[in-house]
Amino acid sequence: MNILDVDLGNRSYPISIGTDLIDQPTLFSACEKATSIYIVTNTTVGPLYAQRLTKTLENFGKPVRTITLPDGESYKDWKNLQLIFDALLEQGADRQTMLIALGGGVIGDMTGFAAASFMRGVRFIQVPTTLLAQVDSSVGGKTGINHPLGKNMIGAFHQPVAVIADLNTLKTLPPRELSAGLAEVVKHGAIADPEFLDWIETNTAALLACDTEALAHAVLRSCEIKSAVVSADEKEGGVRATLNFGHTFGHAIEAGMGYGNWLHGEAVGCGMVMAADLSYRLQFISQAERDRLTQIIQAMNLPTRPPQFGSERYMELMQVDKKTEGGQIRYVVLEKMGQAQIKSVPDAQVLETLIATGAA
Ligand SMILES: NC(=O)c1ccc[n+]([C@@H]2O[C@H](COP(=O)([O-])OP(=O)(O)OC[C@H]3O[C@@H](n4cnc5c(N)ncnc54)[C@H](O)[C@@H]3O)[C@@H](O)[C@H]2O)c1
Ligand SMILES: O=C(O)C(=O)C[C@@H](O)[C@H](O)[C@H](O)COP(=O)(O)O
Ligand SMILES: [Zn+2]
Repeated sequence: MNILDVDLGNRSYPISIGTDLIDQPTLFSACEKATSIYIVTNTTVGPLYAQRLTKTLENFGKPVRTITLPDGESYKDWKNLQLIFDALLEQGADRQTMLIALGGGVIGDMTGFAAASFMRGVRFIQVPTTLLAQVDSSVGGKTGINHPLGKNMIGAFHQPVAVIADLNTLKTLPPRELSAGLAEVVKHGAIADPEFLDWIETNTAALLACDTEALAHAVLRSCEIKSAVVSADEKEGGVRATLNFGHTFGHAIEAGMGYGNWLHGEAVGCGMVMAADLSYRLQFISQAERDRLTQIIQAMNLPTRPPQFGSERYMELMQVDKKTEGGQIRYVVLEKMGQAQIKSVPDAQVLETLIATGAA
């Protein structure tokens, strides 16, 4: 097992990465002080893992209850967030209640937001069960829900007290979801670590075959990269925005296509192809580097051709991006492989990218 720390002063927390971790009560020791424990999960993950986790958590001698939400990105909304509050209030949860997010990024984001706002804040633990959640969404404290007009528009920064990534849970993950998670792994290499990108390229087959050793490295290195960025800039005043590489275009694809039609990782994969093209058009990276990144993404079985809903609609959807300032959309571009920066770009250059990639 590997343990690393997200260094945020008195809100620091450990990320544990290994196999069969959901059976180890010591990793959940933050529950000792809890008055009650609520596992928040969904109709797919609950039947697979909630019973095992409940048994582990019963060691703390507190009531352990489960809240089961419908499964899917289209349920990451107010109505389903309310279901969590309803259950907590009906069953007498209090300020010392511990929430446990058992699932992918949707469950993690919703549980985290519920924890941020229930009684003005309770503690929560992330137990990510998708690759995407293990390499990205469980770390860093971004929580929230979608709005019909934009992705993750309502939310809060609220850090978990622990992240417990059990690699064995990935064995039940559908291949399409594994590929979606690999998009965020590629992102970490592209923005922060060219050697890691080389490693990803060499180990594509092992990653796609769900090889535990390869996945362990991908999760560990991703968490190291993300936790260093989050520790430096928790609330995205600066460098944290580089973790949004591929997301300005990607979030537009998710919202434009209707939440859940393109998986987040698929939209980010395609969004990175578009952002790489923009970086090339701004003369930061070469055509060969752009094409290499596109090939790495394609090799992960991710889409590289954006949906065509017209450049006007893309621009409209990207206007509501959270990085937009004073009406200026800001993009994450690659200065070179392994290094990113945030940039306002003339619309004409963005349109060139939309046309070149086939989005317009
Ligand atoms: N907070 C952040 O920093 C952050 C970072 C990246 C993404 N996100 C958000 O995360 C979400 C995407 O997360 P995701 O890709 O995990 O999607 P998801 O949560 O929808 O999970 C994907 C699918 O896999 C199923 N699943 C989960 N674990 C499983 C398992 N072990 N075995 C079988 N099936 C399993 C889920 O039920 C779901 O159907 C998006 O809403 C995105 O905006 C947030
Ligand atoms: O943690 C971050 O910061 C990220 O940007 C990680 C992204 O992969 C993630 O999709 C995040 O939810 C996007 O944040 P948003 O602020 O653009 O909604
Ligand atoms: Zn993302």
